[in-house]
Amino acid sequence: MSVEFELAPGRMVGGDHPCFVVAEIGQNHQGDINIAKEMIKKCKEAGADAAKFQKSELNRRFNRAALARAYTSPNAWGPTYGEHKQHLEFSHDQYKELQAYAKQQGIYFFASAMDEKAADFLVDELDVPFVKVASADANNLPYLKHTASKGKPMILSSGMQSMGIMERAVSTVTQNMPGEKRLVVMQCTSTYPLPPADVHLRCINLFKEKFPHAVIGYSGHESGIAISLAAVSLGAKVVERHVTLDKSWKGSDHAASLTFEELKDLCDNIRIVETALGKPIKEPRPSEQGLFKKLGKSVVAACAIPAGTKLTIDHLSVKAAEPFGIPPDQIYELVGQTVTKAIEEDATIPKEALAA
Ligand SMILES: CC(=O)N[C@H](C=O)[C@@H](O)[C@H](O)[C@H](O)COP(=O)(O)O
Ligand SMILES: C=C(OP(=O)(O)O)C(=O)O
Repeated sequence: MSVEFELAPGRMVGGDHPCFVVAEIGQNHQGDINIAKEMIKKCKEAGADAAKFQKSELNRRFNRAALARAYTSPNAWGPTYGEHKQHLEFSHDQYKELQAYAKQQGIYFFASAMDEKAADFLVDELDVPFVKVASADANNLPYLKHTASKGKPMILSSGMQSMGIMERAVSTVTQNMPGEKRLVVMQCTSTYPLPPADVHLRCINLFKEKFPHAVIGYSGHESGIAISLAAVSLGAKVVERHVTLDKSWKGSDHAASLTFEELKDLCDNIRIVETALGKPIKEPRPSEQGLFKKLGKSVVAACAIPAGTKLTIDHLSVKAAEPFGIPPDQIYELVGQTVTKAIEEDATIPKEALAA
């Protein structure tokens, strides 16, 4: 049985538990708390398990020069990167309001902690059920130690990182997390939008092999839902996708996000794929019985067979027959047996016509 643990109160992940779907609102709320709330509501309606944000304490996350850097992108909300990021950053009180709103909507609420101070706020003040480590922090060893030591389950993303770095990140987290090691490792490529050739879903299998004590997931930045569904069929037990109210809005992530209709489609189809994965046991299924009776084949008489005939292979043929008879995989066992009554050419060989 693969690893499983309680990611959030009442919600197990891994093993045979349903894939945990994270709707990443991120900064697609445009800095407007009402848009953020509308998005949380829509995440719930679409069937996602959690609504996610990105929490930064900007002076901790960026140095002064990075904050002062001119940001001339059409996606900029201010002349410098710091002012741009400040516009998209909710205050602690706003976070509390959003958390309460999510609780009221009945959806888990969490955020990626973009720096140590953000992790302190999310865990120590908001008491989020688990913490997400964004790709840019997967090689940030002091941050990983600090965050893991809080003892919350963690989701660790892997964009922009090598396997060697991910091995270090996982061992840092597991060494510093007290108690049960509750860790999800996400395959991720940090390209927006992500071309299929850069997705590398096979890393899901690699992570399963290298991190047998972690649950493996997928954080996607591609267009559409096909690749995320394929990730689930390869064993991703947590899937995270950005969501937007409008792909054409200003902002770096909208174009690579799912609309809420697409999110619903993803959630619905994940459940279908999970059901379809079934068990690695090959046997006829009860639902196949009708077709099997209609088109499944039986042993019939290749010619008229008089009573007392000792059967050779030349007496026998295989057809879809009425009534249903002896399955053709048993045809060679009939050779050498004697029929106790005459059988017409083309008729099903009746079991009771064979001598014991
Ligand atoms: C790697 C990482 O953190 N990526 C995040 C999560 O996917 C993104 O949402 C970035 O915050 C976003 O693309 C940044 O855009 P800008 O620089 O315009 O604020
Ligand atoms: C950047 C993030 O996610 P990822 O690295 O998984 O794309 C995030 O969660 O803030």
